[in-house]
Amino acid sequence: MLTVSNLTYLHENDKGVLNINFELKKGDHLALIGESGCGKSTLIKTVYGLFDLDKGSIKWRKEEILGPAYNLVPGYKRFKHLSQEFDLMPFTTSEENIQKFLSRETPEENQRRSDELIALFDLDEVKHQKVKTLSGGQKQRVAIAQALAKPPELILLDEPFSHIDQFLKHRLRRRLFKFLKKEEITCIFATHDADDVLPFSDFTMVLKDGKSLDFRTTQQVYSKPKNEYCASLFGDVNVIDTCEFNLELADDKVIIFPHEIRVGTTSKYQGRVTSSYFKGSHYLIEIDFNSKSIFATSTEDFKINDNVNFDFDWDKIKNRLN
Ligand SMILES: Nc1ncnc2c1ncn2[C@@H]1O[C@H](COP(=O)(O)OP(=O)(O)OP(=O)(O)O)[C@@H](O)[C@H]1O
Repeated sequence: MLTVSNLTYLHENDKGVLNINFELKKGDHLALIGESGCGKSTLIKTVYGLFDLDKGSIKWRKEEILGPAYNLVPGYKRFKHLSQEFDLMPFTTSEENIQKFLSRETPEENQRRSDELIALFDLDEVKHQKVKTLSGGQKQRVAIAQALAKPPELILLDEPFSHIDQFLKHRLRRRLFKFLKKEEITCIFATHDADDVLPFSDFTMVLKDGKSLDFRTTQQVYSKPKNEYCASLFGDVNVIDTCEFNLELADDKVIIFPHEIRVGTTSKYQGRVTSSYFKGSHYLIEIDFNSKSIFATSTEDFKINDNVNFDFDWDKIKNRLN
């Protein structure tokens, strides 16, 4: 349905996105991840039709998405773009902001849709409040609800939860992505948060310096990371030299997650604890081994300079890599 081919768009300073290719079907969710400035927002805006491409094409079904040179009002009509700036009407209420974009056949249907979105995003308490008086997180929720008032075929969300506190965020993102799946709305979202990516995206694209380093299913991108940069977007990782540990693997280096390292008294290798971070359900410990850092998870807390034994959990690692 969405076909992006060889898309290149560069800003005046020659930064932007280069040679991007991907396809999505109706209802697919794609997460865009990568370090700050890698091109996530530029890609989102370009797909929406806010920029004229330097090269390549974007097609929704068979229709070509064209930039401002071809459209009086930039932005493709069947898409919705939720920018980091929200674009709400400040002097009207939350409810009016949502209702302005409704397009149901009867006033009753419009009211039902508006009530559904207000409930979905926990906006009941502020529905009669003017937008200019809302907090950043409340504005962001109104903006998401507004974007869904008239269901778009594709929604482009640029860091949709950046202003929302952790407490609400978990609940809201579960509801949002469930709602998008139910309505079969295709979604592309940019995020810095691995917790947005893993449970809620079918596909993930890793961007660096405007280029796509990986575009596969989210499970594949996580399980078989192309390199340290791709893996580290999901958390701390170890790049292990296979020779140093006499590991019989085809590659010189292998990426191993901290939870794939077992810590215990009888384990094979010994190192020294240099840091221990409390993570709630476990500790993340940093081990000095031959002057290199190894990250491992442990249910037991360690003190700095404690000796610690560790080994690789080959069952887990092979299971992931196979
Ligand atoms: N309007 C613009 N004019 C010139 N350069 C721009 C413009 N917008 C973005 N850039 C540059 O293009 C590159 C990509 O920016 P972009 O905003 O797409 O990155 P991003 O991955 O969304 O970053 P972040 O995660 O910090 O939001 C950056 O180097 C940025 O400075």
